Amino acid sequence: MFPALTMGDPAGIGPELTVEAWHRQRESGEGFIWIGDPALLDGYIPTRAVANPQEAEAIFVEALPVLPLALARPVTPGQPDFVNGAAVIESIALATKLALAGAVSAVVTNPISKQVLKQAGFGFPGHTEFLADLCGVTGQEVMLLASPRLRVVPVTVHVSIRRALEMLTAERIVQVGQILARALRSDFGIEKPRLAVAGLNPHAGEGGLMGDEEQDTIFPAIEMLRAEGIDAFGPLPPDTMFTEKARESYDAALCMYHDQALIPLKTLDMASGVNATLGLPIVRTSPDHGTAFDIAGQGKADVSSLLAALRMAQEMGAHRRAFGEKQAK
Ligand SMILES: NC(=O)c1ccc[n+]([C@@H]2O[C@H](COP(=O)([O-])OP(=O)(O)OC[C@H]3O[C@@H](n4cnc5c(N)ncnc54)[C@H](O)[C@@H]3O)[C@@H](O)[C@H]2O)c1
Ligand SMILES: N[C@H](C(=O)O)[C@H](O)COP(=O)(O)O
Repeated sequence: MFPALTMGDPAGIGPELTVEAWHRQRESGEGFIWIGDPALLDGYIPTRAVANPQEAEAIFVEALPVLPLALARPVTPGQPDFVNGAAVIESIALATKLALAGAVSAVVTNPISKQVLKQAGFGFPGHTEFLADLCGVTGQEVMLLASPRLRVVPVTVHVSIRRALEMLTAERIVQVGQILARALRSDFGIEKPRLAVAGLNPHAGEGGLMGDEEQDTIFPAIEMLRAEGIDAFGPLPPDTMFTEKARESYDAALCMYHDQALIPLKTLDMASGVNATLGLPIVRTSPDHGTAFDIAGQGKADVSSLLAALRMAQEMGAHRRAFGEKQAK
């Protein structure tokens, strides 16, 4: 069974990444079905509309299987148009519906623009929150960024730093830590996951000299996680917990805010990093980058992260099935 690849913002690099991914994956046999407007790919690769995902595997070598949608307006690469937002959203919704129905193995999403979708009336910060809503698990969604050398999870996500500090509670840290530990066991085959928990302040607060969040919020959360048998430790000084040596001591880093997690991940492994949404009843991955409007249509986009996302979706699915079978015994 193939994953469904969504269209993403049609003015971004998603279409050209899709073209390159089809060429690459034809050889490996790890195909996908694309949900988008075939006109975007006309002249680049052969496409074939299918009535349902089951038809995709038989034709993937000859043509990209497509569940067709129609864009409202023609597209100029690099020039996003919120009028096309409805089709972008529909592509995600249909992929999720098919994954929930077991008709596709996973949802892999091409990048969207949060700003453009906001203009189109989209009521969510991005895919992560939208997918949780579609799956009926709002509040359970956790954003993981994973690469061969590092896995990171921000406890607070698409909010301002000021708002992040207000949202940082021991309860939320515990909830995210529980979801992360569970996913590392079920979707990544890590039987006893080790979670390194970042401090918030410089030097992890230096014993309260530079802030008390570590003592009042983060350390109590670590204690609660450990009391449940989850191997969490910290709070660690954020500036030294991502060194090569430090990374050997843990399976994932639990960070306090978006960029505390994403800067080290994208600095280390932008080309092979993958964004995966934990806490969903379906597997969802995405490249770790955005729409790259500044290079769209110029043949400069690197397809590596999308290929890594397609690969990770299949790997996560295989681990989840094996974990479920083991649990059932
Ligand atoms: N998962 C997602 O859908 C996702 C992730 C991040 C950002 N975004 C959205 O993308 C839009 C642009 O965000 P941004 O500019 O902060 O980040 P970006 O990742 O789109 O671009 C940052 C820089 O990296 C380059 N870049 C990105 N991907 C590349 C690739 N595959 N190959 C070569 N170069 C690449 C871009 O050219 C740009 O210079 C925003 O609207 C944001 O909301 C979406
Ligand atoms: N925060 C991620 C990043 O910067 O790469 C990305 O924006 C996640 O967005 P989605 O929730 O749309 O996957």
